[in-house]
Amino acid sequence: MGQTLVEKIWAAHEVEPGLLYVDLHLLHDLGGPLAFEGLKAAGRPVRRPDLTLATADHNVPTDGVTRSAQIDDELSRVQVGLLEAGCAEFGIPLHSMGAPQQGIVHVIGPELGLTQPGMTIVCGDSHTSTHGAFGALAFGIGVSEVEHVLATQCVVQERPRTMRIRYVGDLPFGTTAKDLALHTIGRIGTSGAAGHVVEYAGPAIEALTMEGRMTLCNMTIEAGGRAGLIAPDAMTLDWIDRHGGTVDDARGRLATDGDAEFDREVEIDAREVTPQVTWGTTPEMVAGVLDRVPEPRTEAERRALDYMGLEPGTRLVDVAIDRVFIGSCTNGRLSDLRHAAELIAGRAVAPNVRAMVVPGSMRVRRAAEAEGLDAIFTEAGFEWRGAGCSMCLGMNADTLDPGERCASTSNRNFEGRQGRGGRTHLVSPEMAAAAAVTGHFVDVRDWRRS
Ligand SMILES: CC(C)[C@H](C(=O)O)[C@@H](O)C(=O)O
Ligand code: SF4
Repeated sequence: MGQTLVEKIWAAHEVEPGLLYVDLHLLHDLGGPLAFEGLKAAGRPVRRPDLTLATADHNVPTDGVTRSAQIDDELSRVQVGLLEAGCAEFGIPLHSMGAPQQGIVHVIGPELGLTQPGMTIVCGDSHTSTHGAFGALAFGIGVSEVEHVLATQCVVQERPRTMRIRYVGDLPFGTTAKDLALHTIGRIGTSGAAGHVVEYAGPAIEALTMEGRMTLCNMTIEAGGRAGLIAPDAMTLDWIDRHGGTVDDARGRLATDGDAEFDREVEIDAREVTPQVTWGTTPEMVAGVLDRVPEPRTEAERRALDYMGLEPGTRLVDVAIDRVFIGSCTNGRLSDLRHAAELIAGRAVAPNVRAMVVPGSMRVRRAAEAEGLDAIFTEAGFEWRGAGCSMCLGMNADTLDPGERCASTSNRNFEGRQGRGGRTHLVSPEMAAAAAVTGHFVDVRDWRRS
C-alpha cells in the first residue's frame, strides 16, 4: 500500500519510534524566553542554532517603537528583552524589533525562503501549521518541547492520524481562501480534525495561491487539527525560488501515493462557499454574509450570542462594526493587503469606524509601500502600522474596548481575544475592507462585480 505525504515525511525524519528530527525550529517572544531559562538551568547549549530562527512578534507595539527597551508595557518589554538576551547568548539568529526582516513568525519563515516541502518544522505556537502550505509537516509544540528541541534538535511526537479534506469543484467568484477555511470549520466543527494531520486536496486547492494555501493551512488548528498541509507543485517551487530558497528535487515532488489510505476522508463542495462571517465565539459559529444570526441550539451558542450582543434573526449585513483589523499570520501578507486595498481605493472608512492595517512582517510593509498600498489605506482613513501579531490577540496596545465590535482577518474569535469584552467577527481581508467603508458587513461579491 502506498503512503500519504505525511507518512513519507514522518518516515524520513524518524530517528527512533516517536522521535522526530527537526529541520527548522522557529522561536518567538513568548515560548523562547521560558525555554532559554530551562536550558540555562540545565547548563545545556543549543544543538543547532543554524537551524533555529527567532523573531519578536506577539509583544511588539505597532506604533513605530523600534527597540524593546522602549516598550511601555512591562511584561512585554521583559519578554522581548529576554528573547534578545537568550538569542545572543545561544547564538540564535534573531529578527527583533527594528530589524528589516522582523515579523510574525509564520509570515517570515516562508518569506525568507526557509519553509520548504518535506521538512519538519516546529515552533512553540499552534499556527505553525501555516508552513504546511509548502508541503512541510509543521506543527506547534509546548514550551518544554521547545527546550527539548533547542537542546537536541529532535521532538518527541505521537504519530498523528491522517485525514484528507478533498474539495469538489472550484471556489466561486468573489470568495477567498479565508472563506474556504471558515466554511470548512463551519462544516466539520472545531474538533472536526482533532488528533489528525489534514492534507487538503482537490482543484480548489490547486487553484489557490501560495498565500491562500497558507491561510487555509493556518486555520487547520481552529478545526482541532495537529497540522495541515498541501502537496508541493510548480507554484510552490516557484514561490520558494522567488524568495531565495532552493528545493531539493525529490522533496519538490513529494505527494501522497494514489493507493495511500487516510484514517479519515472528508469531502466538501467548494462551490457552496460564500463570503463568511463568524457570529459567535468559536470559528465554527460561522455563516454566509447573507444569512441571519441563527437561533442558538446549545448553551454554548446561547452564551456566545449573549457575549456578542447579537439577537437571533438579525441579518449579518445589518450588524454594525466599530473596528477593523487587517493583519495576522492568517491574512497579513502582501496579497491580503493588495486585495483589501483594491476595495478601499477611492473610498473612505465610515466615520464611526476605526480601522488599522498591521502588515504581517516589515518586509510585507515595505513591499506594500513600494506599491503605494499604504497611501491607499491612509487616504481612506486606515491606520498604517508596524509589523506583529498586534490585535490578533491584543498583547500590545492594539486592543478592543469592552463591547466594541470588530471585523478581523485573524483566526480566533474567542471571548476577550482582542481585548476584554471585545467582540470579534472573523472575515476575509476583502470583507474587512468593505465593512470598514460601510460600517457594517456587506456582500463583497457585489463590490467585486462593480
Ligand atoms: C501565544 C501562542 C502560544 C499562541 C498560539 O499557540 O497560537 C498564539 O500565537 C495564538 O495565536 O493564540
Ligand atoms: S498573528 Fe495571531 S494567530 Fe498568528 S501567531 Fe500571532 S497571535 Fe498567533
